[in-house]
Amino acid sequence: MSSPGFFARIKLLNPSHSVVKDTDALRIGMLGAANIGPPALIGAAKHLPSIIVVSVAARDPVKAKAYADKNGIPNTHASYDALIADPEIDCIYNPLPNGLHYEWTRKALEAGKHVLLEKPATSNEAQAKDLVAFAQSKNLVLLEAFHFRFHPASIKFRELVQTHVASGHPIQKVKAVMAFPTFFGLDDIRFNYKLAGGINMDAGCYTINSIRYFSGLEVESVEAAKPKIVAENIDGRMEATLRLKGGAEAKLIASLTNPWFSVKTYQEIFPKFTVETDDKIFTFGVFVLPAVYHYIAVTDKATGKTETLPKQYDGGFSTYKYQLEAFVKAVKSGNNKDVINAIPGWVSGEDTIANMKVVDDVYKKAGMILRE
Ligand SMILES: NC(=O)C1=CN([C@@H]2O[C@H](COP(=O)(O)OP(=O)(O)OC[C@H]3O[C@@H](n4cnc5c(N)ncnc54)[C@H](OP(=O)(O)O)[C@@H]3O)[C@@H](O)[C@H]2O)C=CC1
Ligand SMILES: O=C1OC[C@@H](O)[C@H](O)[C@H]1O
Repeated sequence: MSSPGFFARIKLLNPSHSVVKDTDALRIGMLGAANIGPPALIGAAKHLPSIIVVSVAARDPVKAKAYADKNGIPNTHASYDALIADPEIDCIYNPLPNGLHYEWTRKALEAGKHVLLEKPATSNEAQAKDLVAFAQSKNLVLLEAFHFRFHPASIKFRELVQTHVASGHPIQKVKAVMAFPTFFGLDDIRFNYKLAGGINMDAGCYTINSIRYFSGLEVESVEAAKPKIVAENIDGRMEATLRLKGGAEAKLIASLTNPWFSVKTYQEIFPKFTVETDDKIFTFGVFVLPAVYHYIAVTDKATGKTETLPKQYDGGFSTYKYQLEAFVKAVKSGNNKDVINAIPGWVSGEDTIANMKVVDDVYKKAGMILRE
């Protein structure tokens, strides 16, 4: 398949035209006129014949209508409740602020809808356990949107690391960095404690998930956690050290408050993931947004030589397109575990719970209160 260039890949995030839809395409509705909706759902669905974004609900119906018109969504609902209750809708996309993930996902599951749920799944581990068990009891698909995992570059990187580990080179160190300058004001949902904000929830949940996913190792304990407090109970930057099962050390840096005028800010500006064994260092540059740009490199520690792998853009599609494709496959399978377990990158319920546990443990170690 051809590999489109940078601008073509950006265009593919939300193409102007949609493919022709299947007659039995899934019908999905959106809770909230969210900023992330166009790339994460609306644009992704335009590539897929098997799913149609049929409606959006917002707290203000006028806002919902304007969002629907702008994004080519045929219907709106007057409230989140009305959207969830609509029998013509099969699944729900929940991109509400973190603190509303649990409540509205539970309501959607109660109504028998499958849910694609934005990260982090819930405010804390206890809520995640309840939600996952509830989805399982209803035989419904619940997918936490760790979109980066579904991209061919992520799949390749994980395979590369795991193959090397399996050949007798256990992981010694891991590091995940997702540290941006101050893109959002302190009035953003990301810094609102009542909405379960905090950087450990936002970029932090990605770093934790990537550590667990690429290493294939669960977290034994959180050894240290250093927050930069930017508002009451709100971390704007978090650095943490984790001990993984088997003894490897993992470090994470998550930030959305790096100063614009600082060299360090630009050293950290591209998300970066590294894995070190006795003999090699594996690097995955821009691991969170590999469709925009990425690089995968392997350095031999003895010789210092670095080999860079060919780019893995495939058709140039976004992480969100691959994620939505996986979600549709899971729903269409009737939540069949054999089908789901064979989907590369799939985020299982157990995975979601384990991730929220580490998020909680980082807050505890940092001496901060959990999100509610
Ligand atoms: N997968 C990814 O790449 C990304 C994921 N995210 C995740 O998606 C979620 C939403 O992020 P983003 O789109 O940036 O958020 P927005 O600021 O766009 O907010 C999303 C929606 O939340 C609704 N909302 C409901 N109650 C409140 C409230 N009390 N205060 C503010 N908003 C409220 C609004 O809905 P209404 O329209 O009804 O008013 C708004 O449209 C987060 O969980 C975030 O972590 C965010 C960015 C990237
Ligand atoms: O992908 C992302 O990057 C920036 C974050 O603030 C956002 O919530 C996250 O999902």
